[in-house]
Amino acid sequence: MNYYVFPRSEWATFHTRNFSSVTDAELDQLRSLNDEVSMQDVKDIYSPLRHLIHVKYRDYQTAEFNLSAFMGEHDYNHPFIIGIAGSVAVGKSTTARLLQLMLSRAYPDKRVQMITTDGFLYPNAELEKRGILDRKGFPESYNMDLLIHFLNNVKNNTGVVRAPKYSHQIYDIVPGVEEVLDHPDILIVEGINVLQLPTHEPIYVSDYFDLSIYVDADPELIEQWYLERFGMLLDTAFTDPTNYYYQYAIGDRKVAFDMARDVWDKVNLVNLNDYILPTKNRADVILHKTQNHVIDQVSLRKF
Ligand SMILES: Nc1ncnc2c1ncn2[C@@H]1O[C@H](COP(=O)(O)OP(=O)(O)O)[C@@H](O)[C@H]1O
Ligand SMILES: CC(C)(COP(=O)(O)O)[C@@H](O)C(=O)NCCC(=O)O
Repeated sequence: MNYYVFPRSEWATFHTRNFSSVTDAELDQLRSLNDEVSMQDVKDIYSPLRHLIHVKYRDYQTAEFNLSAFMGEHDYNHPFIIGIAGSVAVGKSTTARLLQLMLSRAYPDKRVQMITTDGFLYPNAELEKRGILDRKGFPESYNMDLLIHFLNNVKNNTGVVRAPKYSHQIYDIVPGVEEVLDHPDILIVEGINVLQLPTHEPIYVSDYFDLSIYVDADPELIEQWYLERFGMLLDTAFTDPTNYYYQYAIGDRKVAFDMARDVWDKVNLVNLNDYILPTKNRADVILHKTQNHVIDQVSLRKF
């Protein structure tokens, strides 16, 4: 009820009016840096989305300036934060990387950085201690308090901010490695939990967002993408005994895929239905994907 819903053909016309389209040279560069995404999607979907972000970013800067003037202060430089939510394996990080690239191109003098909330998962040892190793990705598997404090520090622009780093290869937090954010002007925060309501904390993660995007698709398609990504993980894992999937990679492929299907059914699909999908209608923009990740519809929140 509270969304404008645009078919792809209509959404695709929205950038041409007052913002230049991506050039062929720019497309070539994007293609080499993010070859998963179809260039037709860049033209039809992501260009208008970049334009929308431009409009929102401009409004945000004006509002920040006006509020500072009201308080008689000069410090109005807080980063603009974009949240990207959706299922495991729906393509959040691919979308986030593409937007980071496009926004860096649009604003060469701005720092556009990106972070994934995977880094705020408790390490496996802690999940095991809590008896929730099979609940990785569910709300209780994240250190939400740390995530909120992290966002608060970034938003207040207090200095260099650090976050733990997660690796799909070792299936755990990487010991001793940190993500470093250094005064971003625009920050993209990507993760399955970014639009969830808190269980204990008085503040939502989304309180820090100036724009939120939900990547949506039929769960059967997402399962297919999850299994394709799993196949790619296996292909790289068999040369690396430290890889979490090494034993699966050197073993029978059917056994490995049966295991992955089981994890999808019992963990990621349950998480999608119970905790991720219910957050869809809190997003400002919903990108709906069909076969081969093609976006067929974009919804824009009215109010
Ligand atoms: N636009 C796209 N076109 C083609 N493949 C994509 C696209 N977006 C994501 N993928 C593929 O789908 C899988 C899941 O994407 P990923 O970005 O890792 O998802 P998430 O961050 O939501 O878990 C990956 O194998 C990725 O290469
Ligand atoms: C680390 C994750 C919770 C987050 O997923 P992402 O959005 O990065 O794909 C997920 O990839 C995961 O590990 N889920 C637990 C079940 C599993 O797929 O092994």
